[in-house]
Amino acid sequence: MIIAITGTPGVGKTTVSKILAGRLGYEYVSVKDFAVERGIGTPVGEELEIDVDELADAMMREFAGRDVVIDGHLSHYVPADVVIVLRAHPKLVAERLEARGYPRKKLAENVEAELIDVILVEAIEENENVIEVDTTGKTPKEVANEIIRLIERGVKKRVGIVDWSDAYDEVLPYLNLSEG
Ligand SMILES: Nc1ncnc2c1ncn2[C@@H]1O[C@H](COP(=O)(O)OP(=O)(O)OP(=O)(O)O)[C@@H](O)[C@H]1O
Repeated sequence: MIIAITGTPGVGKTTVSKILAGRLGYEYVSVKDFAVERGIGTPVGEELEIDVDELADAMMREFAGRDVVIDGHLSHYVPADVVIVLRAHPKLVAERLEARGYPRKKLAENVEAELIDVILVEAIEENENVIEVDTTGKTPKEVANEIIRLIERGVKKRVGIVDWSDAYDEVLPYLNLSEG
């Protein structure tokens, strides 16, 4: 089974994916490492611009029929058996990205993306089987356990479980509104 773990940077994909892979005995794959190793993607500044179709093809050639957890904010472009969209309160995302020293503009873009469900919408457009999991106030282990329970119960789709519209005022200082 291929499980894709996606979400805004800072929601905890890597932490949860590694725990999940360990618990299930699945291989762990990072989209970024995979793309770098296979020469998929073009460096643009400090970022790697990845062609998502090329990524999906290469990943399916390599992982079809295998048990793998694919970690990355582009993993929902891979035709996985299930896509898990991790969510976290936008303030948490802001604090984590700030602690990582993200530049102001990049921080604002990602906080806004979490606020308005960008990755969730993309994932739903790409895959029938999308499960949203709110990580807010939970430990990474609890999140991994929740994912395992949902998969074991045969849940295929669960979306619309968070609404960050009330968080808008709280994260306003992080947003780049003046540059719009
Ligand atoms: N419930 C939780 N689930 C996941 N991570 C959590 C949780 N609570 C706290 N954290 C912490 O949040 C941080 C998330 O970092 P992580 O690198 O896993 O995020 P990411 O989504 O993979 O980011 P990126 O896309 O930039 O790689 C870690 O320091 C982790 O310990």
